[in-house]
Amino acid sequence: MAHSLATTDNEFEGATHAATIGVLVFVLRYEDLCAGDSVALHPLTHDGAGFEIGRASEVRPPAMEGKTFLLPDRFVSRVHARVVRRDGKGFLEDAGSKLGTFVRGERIQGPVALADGDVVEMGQSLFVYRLVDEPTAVRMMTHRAGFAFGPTRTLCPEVMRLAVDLDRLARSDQPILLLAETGAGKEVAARYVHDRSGRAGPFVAVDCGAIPEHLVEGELFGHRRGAFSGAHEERKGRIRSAEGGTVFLDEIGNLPGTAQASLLRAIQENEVTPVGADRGQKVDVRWMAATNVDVFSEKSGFRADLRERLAGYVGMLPPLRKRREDLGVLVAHLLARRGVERASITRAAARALFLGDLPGNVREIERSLGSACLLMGDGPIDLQHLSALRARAASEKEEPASEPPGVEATDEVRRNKARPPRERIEAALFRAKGSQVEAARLLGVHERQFARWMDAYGIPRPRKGPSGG
Ligand SMILES: Nc1ncnc2c1ncn2[C@@H]1O[C@H](COP(=O)(O)OP(=O)(O)OP(=O)(O)O)[C@@H](O)[C@H]1O
Repeated sequence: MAHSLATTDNEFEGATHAATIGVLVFVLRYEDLCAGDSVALHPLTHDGAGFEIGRASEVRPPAMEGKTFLLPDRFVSRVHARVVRRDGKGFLEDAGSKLGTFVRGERIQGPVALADGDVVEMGQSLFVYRLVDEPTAVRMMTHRAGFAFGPTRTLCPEVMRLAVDLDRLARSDQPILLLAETGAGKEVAARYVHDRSGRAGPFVAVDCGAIPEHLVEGELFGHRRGAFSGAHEERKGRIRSAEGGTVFLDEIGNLPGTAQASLLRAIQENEVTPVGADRGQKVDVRWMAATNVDVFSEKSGFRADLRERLAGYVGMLPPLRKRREDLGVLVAHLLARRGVERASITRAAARALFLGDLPGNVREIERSLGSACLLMGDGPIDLQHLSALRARAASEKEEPASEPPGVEATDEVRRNKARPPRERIEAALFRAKGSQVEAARLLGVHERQFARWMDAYGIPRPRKGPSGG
């Protein structure tokens, strides 16, 4: 299989391939969030394929040299870990490093089989392991530093696939429906299509969920002068404002039923009838829509005929928690957009920010970094600078949490307050997204006891704030 990894994109089109090739992606270093130097490492194409990861002797961009991926991370040992494929599976093994190798938040002892989406930490560096099929591995190798997508790049196989599809569809007039959670980048994807569409008209985004129900039709289709009291001027409406361009109907799943019927007519006829008018007016627009509501379920109350009209192509943008390999380029991009040229983050804050569920997706990272950059001063971003995460952790604490495997309080810990191994403490902190209070609760001990253990192992303590973590 190694030999068939060609460097063209289309070689394997149409064939079906099992996702069996492991690709470890270097995502970011906590010490330099602005670097944006994420890169996909050698794919594990066949048994015996593998490489080492170690510290670069001088400061320079991370790069593969021979069979070693060299990182400018002073917390990484000269030879830190090895990745190898055996019996069709990717294994990670610590090579006797000083500070250890962590998979899913736990320090590994022997070789560990990696699973799709696994987060790996070494020193102050973060990696993500992805399992892909052969064409995708080819694509990732062709675009090791990421595939151009919107204002940044993507190293996520699913987003690369989406970007390729959108590229191909861009010049057609096929309607496109994007499904994604809030803040995942639906508008970014819609603009990506518009920018490649060759359409000279504008890109007009309408947040269908934000318009009061009684105003929706006027907002979309416009109105005639005198159509209702207060309509002193004729109004074009958003759809006609996009003439020659693209209408992007965001949060379409929240469009009220009456407006759904009018919109269906507009899409079918390419014609809109302003409120108060007796005749429709032709429009030339590209229709795009997005939703985080499952409009394919009957329960959503969304009209099936409208859905069919909009769904010329249905694209899914994965939530950020399923594409953490993109965190490096996204973070660098978001910081550059704010004019930040240097930023670092403590390990506890990085774990809290990057390894949680990220329900607000890219927007959540954007907001958190935005305020953290104003608060951090000259030091690294620390837990105390991540106010939204702290607030959420505090509210989640109210609800009973299920105990994670390997972290739960053992009787021994509870009775004797015996100091658990370092990796257990770190795993608890990881599960608790960096909150000391929550990690202590997971281990069933008082926060002060937990803090003493952290000190004993030299684990840096976040400064205290309202959530105690
Ligand atoms: N691939 C990306 N590259 C750069 N920035 C991105 C990317 N994806 C999202 N963002 C940024 O994250 C923020 C949220 O993105 P966007 O508005 O596209 O999300 P959305 O899914 O449309 O959100 P909502 O559900 O709230 O409408 C924006 O500031 C956007 O610039």
